[in-house]
This record gives sequence, structure tokens and C-alpha cells, in this order.
Amino acid sequence: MQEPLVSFEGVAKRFGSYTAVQKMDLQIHKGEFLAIMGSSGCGKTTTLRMLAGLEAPSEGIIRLAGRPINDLPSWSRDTPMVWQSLALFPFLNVIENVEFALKMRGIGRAERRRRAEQWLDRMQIAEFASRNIGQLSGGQRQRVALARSLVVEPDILLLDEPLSALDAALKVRMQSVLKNLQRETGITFVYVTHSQSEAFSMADRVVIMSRGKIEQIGTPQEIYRTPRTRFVADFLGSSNIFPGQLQQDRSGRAAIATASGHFLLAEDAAASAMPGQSASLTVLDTRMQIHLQPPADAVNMVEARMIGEEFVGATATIYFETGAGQEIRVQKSHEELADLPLAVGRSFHLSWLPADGHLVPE
Ligand SMILES: Nc1ncnc2c1ncn2[C@@H]1O[C@H](COP(=O)(O)OP(=O)(O)OP(=O)(O)O)[C@@H](O)[C@H]1O
Repeated sequence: MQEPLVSFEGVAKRFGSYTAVQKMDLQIHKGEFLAIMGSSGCGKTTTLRMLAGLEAPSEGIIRLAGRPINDLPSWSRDTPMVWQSLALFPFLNVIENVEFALKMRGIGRAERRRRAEQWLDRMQIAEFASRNIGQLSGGQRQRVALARSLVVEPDILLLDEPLSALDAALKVRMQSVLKNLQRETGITFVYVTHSQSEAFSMADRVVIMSRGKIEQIGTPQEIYRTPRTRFVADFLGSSNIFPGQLQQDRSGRAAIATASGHFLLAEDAAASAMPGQSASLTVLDTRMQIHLQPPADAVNMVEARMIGEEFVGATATIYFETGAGQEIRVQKSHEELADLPLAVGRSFHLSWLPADGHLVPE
């Protein structure tokens, strides 16, 4: 296995008596797109700032290509790292902004012009080379800022909420620009965001943080399908969560007793389930079925009253409430719902396979 490009080993950061990042262990591999995600104040930016050398860890070691960098200022490191900033120089035009870092590095005029033009071309903004920054749209500025970061060909690019100021359509376009660029150049991207759609659409791996701690690290698919903690399941918002107590049913199969009923667990979850323990069962909203009549073969089923619906593009989310007051959401395509007489107030039966349920500790 290749040595990680970056490793955080027991890294903590305190500001006075406040701990912003707790004992973090994290490895970042060369060429990967890593997103760090979490709600406001969870320590994402502090983590990025420590990597950039803008903040010194209070504890632990950060290594870059094997070398501790805790006390090594960014300019004296062997591995070039750039912090992508949107703040362009208003007194320089587009190409001068892109050339600026090369000029600072003492690269000659002809060479820096050639390289800057190459990057403007790559970002499809060559036609704006001599425009003033004030004459550009948000998305064009964003591309200039990226060209300016990438022209120095860093090994690592650090990005902190780079798309937050853009409108929804532009955001989606820039996501694919960024992802393609990262793939083509092989530059390691460490990308801080609070947006799930950004993290999940671009990153190879996602780190989910809460209150200065890593809750889960994994591919977007792993995290989406099997959130490992209650926090992650809540944060992603795509799972139904049934808090309860683990137990064995009469035939010895592992089950969970919840306010809305007893539900059987998949075999892999059953192996680690200790009867009597508190836990929550999570079931993705896309894995639940809606029936008007209870099907004879359903293993896990609950009766619930429809309380609302929401349509986004090709999918619909239908909201239900069980007799115990638990809200359940089910996401389906319009075709899948076509034969159901959906109506607010009507009762339905919701089912899922034991294999689609995952346990998270309480
Ligand atoms: N220089 C500082 N002095 C004191 N507290 C700080 C300092 N920098 C950050 N903090 C605190 O540390 C915590 C983590 O901050 P950080 O900026 O890393 O959060 P974040 O996850 O990036 O949040 P956001 O999404 O809002 O930017 C916050 O509670 C913040 O107030």
C-alpha cells in the first residue's frame, strides 16, 4: 500500500478552553478528491487551515509525504499546496490575475503568459483574458480563481466552500468542471463543504464531522447506504430512523422493538446485536415499499397514514405517520406511484426487507 500523501495522527486543535478539533486520525491519498463535510462550526475549516500551515495543531502530528509539517511554514515545504481563494485582484485583468503567482515565483514573462493562456483555455475562459474582473459573471470569476490556483501546478489544492456564492444551476455546472479537472490533472483536492450534493457528486471519499470529531469516512455510496452513526443518518436525512431496543424473536432471530413495531434485522446486523441494548434501525427512504393492502409475504411492515407529499423532478417523497407518531418518508419515481391511490389521510402499509435495515448505536 502506498504511503498516504497526508496523515493526521491524533491531531487536536484548541482555542483557549474550546476544542475545535478532537484527536483526529485521517489519511489522504495522492490523487484523491476528499470532501470534508459537516454542519456549521464542526471544525472543517480549522482542519483545512492546519493542513495549510495557517494554524498549528495543539496536539498530534500532521505529515506530508511522510514528513511532519506541524511547524513547517507552507513556503518551506517540498510538496506544493495551494489554498484556493475567490479573492481576485480587482486592479489586474483576468490573465494578469492568473500570471500573478508565477510572477511571484520569478518565472519569465513569456513562459508565464504561455502557462496562463493554457489554463484559461482549459477553463474555457480564454476569450476573457483581457477583461477586468468586474466585468465577469460569478461562474467566470470562479474559473479565473481556479486557473490562478492551478497554474502553479500544486500537488494539493485546498478548497473551502468554493461554490457557496453561486446559483444552483451554476453550482451544478462547476461541480462537473471541478471533478473533471481533478481527474485530468491528478491533483489531490481537499474540499470543505456543508453541502451534501457537492460532496457526494464529486468526492472519491467523504469525511463527515460533527463537533470536532470524525463521525464517518467512506465513499459517498458507503456513507449513503450504511450511515455508521445516528448523527450521520440524521445529517444526511435520507434514512428513516427507528429508535428501539435489540431483542431476539421467538425463533431466535435478532429483531428490534420500536414504538412503531418489532422489526427483523439482517443477518450481518444480527451478529453484532446484543439483546437489551438500545440502538436505532435505519432504512433508506428509497428502499421502502408502499402497499394499499398488506402483502402476505412482507417481513417488516408498519401501518401508517399519509400526511403529505413533495415532488422534486422525477421523484416524489411521500410522508407518513405511524400510530406511534413516528414520521416515515418514502421516495419513489412517479411511475412507481402511478397505481397507488395516494391521498393525505389515507392509511397504507409500508414494508422493507431486513437486508435494507442497518443498525446504528444510540
Ligand atoms: N481563531 C479562533 N478562535 C477561537 N475559536 C475559533 C477560532 N477559529 C475557529 N474557532 C471555533 O472553532 C469551531 C470550528 O470552527 P471552523 O471554522 O473550523 O468550523 P467550520 O466547520 O468550518 O464551520 P463553517 O461551516 O461555519 O465555516 C467554531 O466553533 C469556531 O467558532
